[in-house]
Amino acid sequence: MLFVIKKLFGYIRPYKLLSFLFFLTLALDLLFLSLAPLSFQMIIDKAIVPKNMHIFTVIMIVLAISGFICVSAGMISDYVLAKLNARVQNDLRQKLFAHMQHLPVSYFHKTRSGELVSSFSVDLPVIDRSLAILFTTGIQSLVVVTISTIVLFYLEWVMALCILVGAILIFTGPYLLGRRAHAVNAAYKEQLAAMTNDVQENTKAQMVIKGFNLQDVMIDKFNGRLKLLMVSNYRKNLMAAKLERIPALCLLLINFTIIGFGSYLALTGRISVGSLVAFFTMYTSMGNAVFNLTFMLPLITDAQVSMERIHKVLDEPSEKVDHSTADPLDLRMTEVSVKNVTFGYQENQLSINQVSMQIPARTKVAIVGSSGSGKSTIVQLIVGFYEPISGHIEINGTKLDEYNRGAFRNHVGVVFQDNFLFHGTLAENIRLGKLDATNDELRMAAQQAEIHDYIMSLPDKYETLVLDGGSNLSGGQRQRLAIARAILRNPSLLILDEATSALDPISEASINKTFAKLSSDRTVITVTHRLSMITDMDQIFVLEHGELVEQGTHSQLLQKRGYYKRLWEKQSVVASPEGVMDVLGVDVSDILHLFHTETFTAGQTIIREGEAAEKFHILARGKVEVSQTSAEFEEQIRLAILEDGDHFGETDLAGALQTTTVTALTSCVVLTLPLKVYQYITSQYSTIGKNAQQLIR
Ligand SMILES: Nc1ncnc2c1ncn2[C@@H]1O[C@H](COP(=O)(O)OP(=O)(O)OP(=O)(O)O)[C@@H](O)[C@H]1O
Repeated sequence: MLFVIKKLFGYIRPYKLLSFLFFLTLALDLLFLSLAPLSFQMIIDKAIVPKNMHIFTVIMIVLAISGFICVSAGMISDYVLAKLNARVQNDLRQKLFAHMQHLPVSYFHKTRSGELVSSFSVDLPVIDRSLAILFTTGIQSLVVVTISTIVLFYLEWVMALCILVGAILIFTGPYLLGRRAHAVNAAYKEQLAAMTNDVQENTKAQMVIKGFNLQDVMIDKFNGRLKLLMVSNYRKNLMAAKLERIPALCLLLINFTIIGFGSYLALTGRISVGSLVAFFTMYTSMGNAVFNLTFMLPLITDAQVSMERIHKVLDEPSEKVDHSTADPLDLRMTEVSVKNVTFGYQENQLSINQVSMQIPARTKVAIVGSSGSGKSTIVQLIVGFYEPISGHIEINGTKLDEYNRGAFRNHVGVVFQDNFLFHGTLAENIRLGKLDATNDELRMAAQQAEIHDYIMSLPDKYETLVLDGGSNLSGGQRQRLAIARAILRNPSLLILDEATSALDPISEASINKTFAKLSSDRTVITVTHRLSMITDMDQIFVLEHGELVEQGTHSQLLQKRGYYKRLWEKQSVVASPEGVMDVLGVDVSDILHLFHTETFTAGQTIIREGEAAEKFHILARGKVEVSQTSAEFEEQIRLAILEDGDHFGETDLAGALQTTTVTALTSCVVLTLPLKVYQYITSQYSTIGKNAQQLIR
């Protein structure tokens, strides 16, 4: 009980004037309520028995004035308390929400979202109710009980002593039940939070549920949850009833004793009739007050559990690290060093093991590796979502934890695989990247992310409303919006974690061109599975089982003939032309045959660093029709390449062809060809030419 009262007073402390006004008006109100029963003694003993009309009139006038003051004070106290309570609720909501924003990502991974939602929807309203009731009925009852006890002792101390003993008995029962009541209440709230979470999860998972026809399974599962909730609800209600029933029984016993004993004292002439009536009236009002107090016991337990739950969240350490010793980040330069970093989400289970990476400013690097190898984890460590167990991350030579996280992240643009869109307009969602962006900046970012045309085709254009988490947009559109958001930010460190995974290969290659352009004056870290998109990276880091197994440029890695090369070969159709045929049923055998891919050893690439972006961005799609013989075709390509002597020598032909890749998807074929090869083909073969022109446009 003390815990609850202390907290409630703590909540109203910032509002000193309102609190003072409240307690003043409440005191006036209470004074009248507590002392009014005494007027019976006065009226009976001083007016009715001596038949004194004058005293009777005076008493009635005093009563009327006091009553008016009391009612007015009561009304003012209601108004002030309503205001106080609204402010306290607002403060707690603000504080809880603001604290949530600064909790580390790890907290949200270990806590079910329903827990937090129920803090707002269940626990805060309980505090609201407890403040409203404890500060009115609670204080009122307590004051009435205290004043009544004093007056009762003044009127007849023997009877008053009986009442006091009874009152102590009334509160003993609930006190003894206190711990059990607390546990039962906490268990109920946990179940309630779990149910909230289940409903939340269920609404998000409707597509999967309906797609897999899991409705009945979900209903059964939810019924299981409801059974647990029902049991704890029953226990909570039973406990609340016990907490109310035990004092009520005690009160009945005291009533019986007082009536009998009081009447006996009046009968034997030891007290006056007026005193007896005043005593009973006083006692009745005290009895009501005691009853009210006992009625409040379940509420106090409830409030204590809710307060503990809320303060448990508030006491969680926030991620903010603001040593402020580091110089502010240079907007245009971000160098990232991962130094011997080891990290695990759980103890004894490392996700990253002794990884070191040096990423100079204004370079573009890729992190690749099989699923679960730790790529996203490295990125999350770089943005400071988690702290390494050992080793550290440095930004421009200063340890990451010496920077203010917020200040650092202001210079970072991140695009994740799943990018959350908020309820609001498309413009609002993009603008989150830079809150003060102009409409022109917004449009340019959307254009670069290739979502502008789509947005303009919508009736409400940039004002189109994004529904729950972006459910009215396709995965690719959501990803483009997230890309626009990151581009708008103009960050010095751009992190792309499977940022284009939801796009078709044509769009992906096209957006990668945008990223390539953007990367000229910033550091770009790309996490991807699609190796064909990162051949021109300055550096590629290859992870496997949380360890850095290889690093280098695409060509260096191919020459190493290690893990990266195996990954490359698995993805590259050049290594397996038949694979494309099988998967697609698209006739690409002619062109693959013409390229004589089997004659070039893998790894004989001639991509020169820095030039790659210009030369290898050509795309063609669809069925390729080739009418020439292979010898003629190869000769034409040879000539075309020779013409561009600066870039390709004759001996490079093999490499040029080797770097030709075909990426297979279920619906199309994408060819990434050397520029001159492409130019030749497009001039000679209309089908490719037409498709490619469309794509480039
Ligand atoms: N929040 C988390 N809690 C516990 N373990 C995690 C968490 N996130 C990732 N892991 C584990 O850490 C390891 C590395 O995961 P990570 O997501 O970094 O891999 P990845 O290489 O990015 O995989 P993918 O390519 O499939 O996205 C995995 O074994 C994964 O199960």
